[in-house]
Amino acid sequence: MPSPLRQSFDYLLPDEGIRVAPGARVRVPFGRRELTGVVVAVDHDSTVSPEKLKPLLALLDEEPLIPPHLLSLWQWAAQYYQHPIGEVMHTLMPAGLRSKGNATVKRRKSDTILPPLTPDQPPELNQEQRSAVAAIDASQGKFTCFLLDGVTGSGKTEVYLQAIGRTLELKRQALVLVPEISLTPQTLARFRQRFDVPVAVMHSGLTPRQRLNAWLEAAQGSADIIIGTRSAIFTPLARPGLIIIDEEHDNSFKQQDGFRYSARDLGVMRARREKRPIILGSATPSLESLHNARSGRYTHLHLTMRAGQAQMPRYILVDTNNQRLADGFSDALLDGIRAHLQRGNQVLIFINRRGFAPVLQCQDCGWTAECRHCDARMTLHRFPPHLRCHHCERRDPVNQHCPDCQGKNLYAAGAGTERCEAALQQIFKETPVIRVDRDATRRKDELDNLLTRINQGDPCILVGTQMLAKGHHFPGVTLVGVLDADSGLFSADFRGQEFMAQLLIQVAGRAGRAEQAGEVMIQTRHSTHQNLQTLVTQGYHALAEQLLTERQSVGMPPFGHLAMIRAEAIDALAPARFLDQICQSARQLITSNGLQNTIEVNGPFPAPMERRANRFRQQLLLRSNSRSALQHLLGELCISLDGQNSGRKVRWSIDVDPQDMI
Ligand SMILES: Nc1ncnc2c1ncn2[C@@H]1O[C@H](COP(=O)(O)OP(=O)(O)OP(=O)(O)O)[C@@H](O)[C@H]1O
Ligand SMILES: [Zn+2]
Repeated sequence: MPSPLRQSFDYLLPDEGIRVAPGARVRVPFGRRELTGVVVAVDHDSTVSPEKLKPLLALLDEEPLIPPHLLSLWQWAAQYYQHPIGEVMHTLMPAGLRSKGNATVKRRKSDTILPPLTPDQPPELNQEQRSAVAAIDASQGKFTCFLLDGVTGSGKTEVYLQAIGRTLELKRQALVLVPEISLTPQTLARFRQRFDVPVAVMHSGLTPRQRLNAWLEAAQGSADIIIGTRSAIFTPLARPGLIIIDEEHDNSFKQQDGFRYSARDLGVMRARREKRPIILGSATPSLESLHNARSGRYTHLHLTMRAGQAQMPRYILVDTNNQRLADGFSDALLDGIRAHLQRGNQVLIFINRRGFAPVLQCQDCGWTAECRHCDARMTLHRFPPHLRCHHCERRDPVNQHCPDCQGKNLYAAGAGTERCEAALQQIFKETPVIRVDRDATRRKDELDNLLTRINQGDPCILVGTQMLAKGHHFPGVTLVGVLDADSGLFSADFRGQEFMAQLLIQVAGRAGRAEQAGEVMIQTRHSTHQNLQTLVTQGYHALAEQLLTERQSVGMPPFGHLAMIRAEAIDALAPARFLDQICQSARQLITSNGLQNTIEVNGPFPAPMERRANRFRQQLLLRSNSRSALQHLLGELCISLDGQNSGRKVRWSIDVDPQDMI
């Protein structure tokens, strides 16, 4: 039932003769209302006394709408992520099926199923690709989790395609998950060009009707390939065959609010239940997946060379200490850009900050423009001029003078994408500068238009955020410039170093993907930083090994397991008060279960950004080397959390296996 309670509800079958299958929808009385629910089990016993049980009103599906494997996955996920099962089902079910809607596909003009394109010719695989495909082929029809660990541009997609080819021959379906920002027509085209089969697409931008159609096409088997973002992992498949999670390290596979599941982890769980292979692919695998591969739980497949004639790029660290930078650019980087453009190539400048400048400051008294609702600075934007908070989206007009000292010397400090774009256009007047960030791609087709323009191949400079850094294949780009690697080096998050390394390698991986060799210039004030050195001289895996050793010594994931309880309220003191109570309950439960040496409780402490969107935020961190002990505790804790009355003023949530600690 769509209810926040962590339970299922019992109803009587209207008459003994009716067969009701788990996974079917039913109409039931609920309080004074009538609601749609999903049958999770049919049983002869109930803890509710017979005279209190109410009968079902109607059976909506003859056949289960949710196949048994998937239903049990949904239930498992609700329990593991400590989210009420009814809300989980409500979230996962297409809107059209949440009430009485019929489970039939209705076609409209803008449909989600895409007709095949003119087929392309598959390239001949290299030796490493061939053995990867052969290993996956040998596992068709049974569960194996493959970690396809292939350097950028090594042709992982080609391995996916050939593995899918075999799945289709076996008349089974393939489910492909990609990170949110990579679900572009370019990505889709690669799948549609290869196979003459219907492809269904699932992402958050669909209308409810499109979503329902895609869901049913997958469920009924009329789509052979389903490509989607995170939530597509819950789509029923009539003939499950293969699951692929591309860029498995990507953060967008973890839902960050509400039902906080990891689509990657559930993908592995699902493949196991359905007895089918799953491929996790990445050039920069998460430490979790590397650990699983090292310990033999996953089969490790390696692609160590770039596909075709392409070579790995060369790294150059540009130390910007004691250098004067012009709008963020060193002379060395500008010379590099000039040289690559002169050879007729394209250049990509990566800067992970939107807007014109991150700080508007008064030169006289040091005042800076801050958000009234967050512990954060306002970002200066130029087009049109305004100040914007990137945490709560608040907008203010740009101050003409300092509100503190009335001084007129306000200046923009630091650089964002808009400033880089303007500066580069000023210096390289003849060359188009193309900015790709969330502001430049607000309209649906804008990103696709920009990508198409870039791939026409004329010399140009791309300036972009991580939107440009991942997954794209830009054959014309030979130089990647990273404007500032330092913010990632000193993050408060325990995963900060891992994220920094993944992002740098991914963005670097856009250089030199065709015949011409690539270069990567990284500006930093810390060129001797040990992790940065390891990364550029020995590569991602060497750094990952070091980070794993560090994680092991402090019992952090993937060796220890975490759960974060977050609380926020308008009242500054309420969240800590609330979490103090939770902390006490947790300690009592730990003692009564004899888990004193198994589970640690840390906090409550303020979130790294304590105030956001006018709410104060605190967090409590639970850590254990035993996943099952932690699970057990969380289950019991939830019951007491549900009963806390200060919970009404305070919004709280549990995040199992949190990805970021912010
Ligand atoms: N065996 C091959 N021979 C020639 N070209 C190939 C081969 N395999 C793949 N390619 C080509 O190499 C390019 C890079 O491949 P692809 O995009 O699949 O790499 P990737 O490993 O997915 O990269 P990334 O992780 O950086 O996104 C593509 O243009 C692809 O068509
Ligand atoms: Zn704000």
